[in-house]
Amino acid sequence: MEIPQNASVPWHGEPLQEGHSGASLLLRAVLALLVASSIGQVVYNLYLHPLKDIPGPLLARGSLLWRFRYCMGGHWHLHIQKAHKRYGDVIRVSPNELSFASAKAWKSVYGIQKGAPITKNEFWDMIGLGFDEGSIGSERDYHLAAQKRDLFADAMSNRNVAQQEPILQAFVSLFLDKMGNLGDTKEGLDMGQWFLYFGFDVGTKMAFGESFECLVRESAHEWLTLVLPLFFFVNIADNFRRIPLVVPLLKLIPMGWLRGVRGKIVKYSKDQTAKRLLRSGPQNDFFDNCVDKVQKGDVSEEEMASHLFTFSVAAGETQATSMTGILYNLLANPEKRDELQREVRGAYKSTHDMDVATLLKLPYLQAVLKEGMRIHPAVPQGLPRVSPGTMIEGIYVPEGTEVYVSAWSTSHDERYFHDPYTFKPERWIDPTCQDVKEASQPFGLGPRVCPGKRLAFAQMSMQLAKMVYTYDMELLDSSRDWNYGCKTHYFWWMPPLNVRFRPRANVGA
Ligand code: HEM
Repeated sequence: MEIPQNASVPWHGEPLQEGHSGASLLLRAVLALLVASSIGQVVYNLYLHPLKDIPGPLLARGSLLWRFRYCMGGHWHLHIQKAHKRYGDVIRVSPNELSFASAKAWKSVYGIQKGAPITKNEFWDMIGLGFDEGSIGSERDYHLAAQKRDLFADAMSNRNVAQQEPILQAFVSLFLDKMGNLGDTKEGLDMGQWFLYFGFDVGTKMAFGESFECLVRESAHEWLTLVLPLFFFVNIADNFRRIPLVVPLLKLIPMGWLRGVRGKIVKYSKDQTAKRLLRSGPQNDFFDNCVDKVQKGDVSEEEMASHLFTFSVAAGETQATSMTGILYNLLANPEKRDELQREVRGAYKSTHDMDVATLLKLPYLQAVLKEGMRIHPAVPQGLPRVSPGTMIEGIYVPEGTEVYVSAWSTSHDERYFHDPYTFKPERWIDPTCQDVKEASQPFGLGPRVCPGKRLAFAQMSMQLAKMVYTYDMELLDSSRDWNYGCKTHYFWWMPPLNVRFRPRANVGA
């Protein structure tokens, strides 16, 4: 068909072209404005910003691009470490964000401050998953956080850790049975998974009295499949929250999957809260005191659900990833494994003789745990805080600046640890060793230090000692390069760690 010369073709006619050019003029104007303001922002960040004199990669000082480029690849901790090596102990990671990498900075950033405190920042709202009340982990207000920690002080005490020992013993026995029954094969067992099962089973049982039962079912509880991937999105959101214009836009994007996951997690936490509230009287779990306060009306149910969510994550994940890193390093260094075997097998006649009190006194066992967590800290990037406008490490850090210590950088720094990439438990017990041990802080430090630290040492000591006592463990070839495959998106994303378990020939129990 022939189109007449002056017919109006919708995509080619005069009237539409006029409209199009009007719109395109507007678009161009908006684009020009955006470009001009971005350039203006970059110039400001580089030459006028209060942090302009702090070194760092050019892209990081001027924009968010350095952060965006490297943060999502899984090796963020290594990029930050490299930048520290090049630019020094304090670097600008993005225009309004400082990373510190000296041993002393741990106290300066996280310790008790004289003036206005350095508190948790907005990042922790995401970790709190949008409950209406902040939890022991997500509360940002300094004084409220202290009150919320007090609710669980008794549960986290030495006395309560000792009271929970029978629960721990029962779960370790079940775990060992599984290793024995399933682990003596060519493929062995993926210990990253099994430590997660153990960590979450024992964590949930101790926290609110109901175990996930992953060990019994030999598979993950739905919670794990929902919560752990969520932290990948937290990592993405942590980038985008820095662009004020994008935040309201993001809320418009229909993210059904994400909302569904969040909804399920919140519902689970609330259901467990309701169930736990029905069990009144001492239950010997973390929530005895909190339940009492809810019943007296001092604490809301929403707050209790928010605590319950935090404990469900905090008590399992960090413990599991720490144990995976510890076991890898131990088995990749057979002479260290043998040394630990000698200590543990020499100290007890049977696994039934082992208790937390004596295990905590075995020097080599404790050194193995500390060295494993130095090389493979559960949270390798910084634990973010916000400056109230204060001096940190001799620098005035303006109010609103994000600050943290990069854990990986300090615990792998040659100035603090000789041979930092070598697994040497001896450095923790040798009185002549000059290493600066305070540079490794896998549990954090100060008022927000991990309250589960004692419990974590108790659990890891019992679990590792009984494994070493009962089995001859072998790292399978497929897992030799495990270290290089580990990535971080706030928490670790680890490749399989396949280990074969053979019963020790002359086991005594
Ligand atoms: C090896 C095991 C563990 C490691 C490496 C670890 C590490 C950490 C780290 C690095 C923090 C953040 C501290 C901060 O922001 O300054 C933390 C917080 C926390 N951990 Fe642990 N943790 C472990 C086990 C546990 C256990 C077993 C529990 C529960 C009993 C627990 C409960 C918590 C809670 C509730 C918080 C939040 C504290 C607050 O914000 O005030 N953790 N942990």
